Amino acid sequence: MTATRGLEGVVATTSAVSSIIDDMLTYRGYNIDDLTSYATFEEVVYLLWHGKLPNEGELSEFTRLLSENAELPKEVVEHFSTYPVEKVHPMAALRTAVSLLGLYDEEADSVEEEANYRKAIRLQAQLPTIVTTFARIRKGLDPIAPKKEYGLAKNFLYMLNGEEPSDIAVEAFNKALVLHADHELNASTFTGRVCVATLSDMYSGLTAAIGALKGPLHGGANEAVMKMLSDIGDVDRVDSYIQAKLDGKEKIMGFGHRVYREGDPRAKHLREMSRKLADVTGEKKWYEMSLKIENLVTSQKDLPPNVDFYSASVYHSLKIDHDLFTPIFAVSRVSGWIAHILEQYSNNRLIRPRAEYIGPDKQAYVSIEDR
Ligand SMILES: CC(=O)SCCNC(=O)CCNC(=O)[C@H](O)C(C)(C)COP(=O)(O)OP(=O)(O)OC[C@H]1O[C@@H](n2cnc3c(N)ncnc32)[C@H](O)[C@@H]1OP(=O)(O)O
Ligand SMILES: O=C([O-])CC(=O)C(=O)O
Repeated sequence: MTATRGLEGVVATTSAVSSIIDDMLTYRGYNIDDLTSYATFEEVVYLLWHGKLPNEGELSEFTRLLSENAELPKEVVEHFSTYPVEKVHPMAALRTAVSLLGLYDEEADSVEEEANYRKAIRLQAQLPTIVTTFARIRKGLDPIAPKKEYGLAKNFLYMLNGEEPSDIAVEAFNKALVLHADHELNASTFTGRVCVATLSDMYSGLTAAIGALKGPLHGGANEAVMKMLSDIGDVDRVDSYIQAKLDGKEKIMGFGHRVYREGDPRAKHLREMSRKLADVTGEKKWYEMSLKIENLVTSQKDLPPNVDFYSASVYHSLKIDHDLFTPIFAVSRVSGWIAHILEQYSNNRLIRPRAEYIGPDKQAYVSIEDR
């Protein structure tokens, strides 16, 4: 038995949810370039869960279900007030709240197909409310209830800030949600699938997935990119800062990918959105710094930007707190996690690989007084 470090190149399951072939990303066979240009996030969630795009009636029923299920049990909201909010990262709050939600769902432990679909709707609807509610409570502000007539992207920004967002903000946020929705067998999705393959419940699978997304080598990279941009602070400082990192063989956050070789096809959409928002806000330095970093890193190393790189300046331009960037990733990715969890249940087999043992051998037991 020989181990493959980080399971690189190992094909661990079949899946019909999304594919990455020759650097092209598709959801259920639809190129993300088309979905990003034309689809709402709700259409994409429906596509991921049902395997087909909804017609008008199906979409309006689906949207109605999502907006009717967005409210949180009052116990979950009250729980936020008990957190040491100034120390709690919103990703930890989200992970805890999703686990807590399971305590108040009578269907939590059922793995029956229809109950799982009802939970899927509730969870997709409630994650945006968790993130925006926590974001307000930690600032001493009252939570804002979602508006039934708003789509998910608009509602998120509305619940966060309490004012109607601009059309360009909604467009940018919707595109970001579409682009983050699914990504084959990434670390958090794999984690969620491993968990439910024991026939554990959906809340456990999603709590595990959120934990995996939180790390800076995965979803946590978007916040780390913003920290890097803030540390650099000015376009003139990009060269010296990045060069020092490259010379010191340090990682540049938002670059590189386990699967893509030529580049992440999502990055160009976020780059363009970052440029547009910079024009609208007039605060161009975040986009300009990002562009300069990209040029420098790609000219010196064969490392194109990934999805996390330009999402940072996009969310910053939307005036979103930096530690909410990764929770926003989860608000979108929960759609993909659920699609994979449902697929796992529908054709389940326990996931249990082997380890190549490299520890000591043939040890003689020594009694405690002789050690
Ligand atoms: C949504 C997402 O999860 S997208 C990924 C988000 N994560 C990041 O942006 C963090 C920065 N990037 C990385 O750490 C990596 O590129 C990962 C984690 C995404 C992929 O990692 P792996 O496939 O395991 O590649 P690994 O870390 O082994 O890197 C291979 C080589 O490229 C280098 N490299 C990879 N990424 C970077 C980077 N961002 N900056 C500088 N060098 C890098 C490594 O140092 C290594 O070089 P070496 O062979 O000379 O030692
Ligand atoms: O696929 C991966 O390894 C990480 C990634 O880009 C994602 O989850 O969107």
